[in-house]
Amino acid sequence: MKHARHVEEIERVLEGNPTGRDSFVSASWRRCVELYGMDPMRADPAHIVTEAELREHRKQAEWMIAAARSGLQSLFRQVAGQNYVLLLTDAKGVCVDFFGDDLFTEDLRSAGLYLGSNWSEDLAGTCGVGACIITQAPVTVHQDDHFGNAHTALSCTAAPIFDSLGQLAAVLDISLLRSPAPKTSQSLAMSLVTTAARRVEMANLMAESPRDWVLRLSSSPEFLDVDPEVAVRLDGSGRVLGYTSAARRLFPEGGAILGHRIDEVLGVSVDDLPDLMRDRPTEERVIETRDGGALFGHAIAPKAPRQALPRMRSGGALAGLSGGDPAMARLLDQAERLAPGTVPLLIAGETGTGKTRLARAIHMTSKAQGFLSLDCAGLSAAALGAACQALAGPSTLLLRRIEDLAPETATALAGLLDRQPDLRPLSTCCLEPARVALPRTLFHRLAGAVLSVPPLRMRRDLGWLMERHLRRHAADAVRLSPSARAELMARSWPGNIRELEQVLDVAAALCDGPVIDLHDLPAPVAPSPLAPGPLASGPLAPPAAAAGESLEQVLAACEWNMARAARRLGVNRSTILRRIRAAGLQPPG
Ligand SMILES: Nc1ncnc2c1ncn2[C@@H]1O[C@H](COP(=O)(O)OP(=O)(O)OP(=O)(O)O)[C@@H](O)[C@H]1O
Repeated sequence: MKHARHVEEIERVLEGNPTGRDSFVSASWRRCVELYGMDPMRADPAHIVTEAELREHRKQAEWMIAAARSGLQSLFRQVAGQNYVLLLTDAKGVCVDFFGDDLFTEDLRSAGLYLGSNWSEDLAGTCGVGACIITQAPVTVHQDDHFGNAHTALSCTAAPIFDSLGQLAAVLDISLLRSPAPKTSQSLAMSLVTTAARRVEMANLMAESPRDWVLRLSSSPEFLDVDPEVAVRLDGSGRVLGYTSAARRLFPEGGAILGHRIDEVLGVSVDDLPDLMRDRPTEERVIETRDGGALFGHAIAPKAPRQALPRMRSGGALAGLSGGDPAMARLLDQAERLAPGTVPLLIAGETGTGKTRLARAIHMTSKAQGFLSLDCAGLSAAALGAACQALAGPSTLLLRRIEDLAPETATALAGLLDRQPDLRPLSTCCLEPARVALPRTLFHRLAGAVLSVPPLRMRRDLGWLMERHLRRHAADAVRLSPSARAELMARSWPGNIRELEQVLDVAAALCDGPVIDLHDLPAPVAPSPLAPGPLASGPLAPPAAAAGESLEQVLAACEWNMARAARRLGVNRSTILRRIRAAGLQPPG
């Protein structure tokens, strides 16, 4: 009787008469008859794939099963004892993971609620998983919403799980063998399954993103850090590399999300992310949305990549100069091999990169006993000769800033090196070696090999350098807050390690407690582009500075990005906003 009424209702739907069913159910019934040629009277057994096929489906979905497992376990614990069964299917509808009560194994198996069952709509008819795959949205297919007679006792609530590129990856289904008649009895199941699917997407995105910024968002400050609603993975320029499906609501409907900059849809850019880290007060982490609303943000900074590095053959002075930066590791390996010989070395690099420190470490690793360090600026031929007379036996002569050597001192130096063959010159320069204006005869007496020290902005061990400096130089175990650390990691450091040390020393002196916070950091200071000296030209020069530019020019150069403009002018964001208002400036277009 019940079956006959079900078949009649299907017929009415096929004739185009509404029967009060959800529209996705009616649409699915029509497909079952018109597209798949199914008969609702037939009670076809569940479709179970072969063991070999199941192995293949599980292999394909391995990463999703791993990401979903703990979410499924905790969901199953929540519904334990209420006869629910949980299925995780792949995007084709094949059940690849399963949680059910062992007491009902046989019942569940015969109802198709088991590993390997295929719940795609074209095989199983209207069902939770199948409808979820077609609509790509959470659905409840309750009792006689099901098309086939075999399933009309079941109630299935299913939610889609998307991968971080927005593709359907899996379906999470929670089903009951027997349920109360009203469909609304499944509202709790719907809420549980959508929450679990969101958490699986979140776990998957986080696992994929150790090298990128992740911005997590929530409409409630209380849940921001523990159970956010949305997450996006961003590259260094703020472009979206991945997202959880709830992020779609931030972007224009139907438009692409991947590759778009986050500041197109939210009042936040990649430069603001340090301000949104967990150590900042939640109520300050407010972000404006496109529609004038607000969300709370939690930014998670990228972790430094791990790389296989050349191994230093010995420890000592050289090994202590790097915390795992690959370019430094290669440089130190070369330095270690060259140190014991007598080849003169020219050490090139921007100011403050550690050329002098490297030269001293090379000397300490060499066989030379005597050591003399001279600044070339203002060095006379007479002073050079007098200083070197004091050296006896194999000695290192460190000539700092060789580009500043006066021509007559250069001539005297060439003669001196000929007369004192035990002297091994180590020279430093802030210019590209090819731009150093020295007589050719002297150049080749100084530059037997060139060692190039990388600028700090190119080094990957910046975090290590910061921590080591604080450990060694700051009192009372001072440490950086995560946002202060992220802010320093994002700076360009034109003054290199020297500038870094000074910033940390100032911050350590200014901070009140044991933690250096964002507001304790001195703003970056850059020399005027007009400042004299080798830095203003030459390929080793750091990026140009902002000195002398008007607020409007700086804003234009920073594409009206407040955080970047603030950093460039050495003030905070609120100062920039205040100045913009005071000057009546408006962003273009
Ligand atoms: N590898 C390093 N680890 C830690 N600190 C370093 C390292 N290299 C340099 N420093 C520190 O950075 C500061 C600048 O280093 P150094 O004087 O060697 O730079 P430089 O390149 O010779 O600078 P300049 O060319 O301006 O004379 C010093 O205080 C030094 O102790």
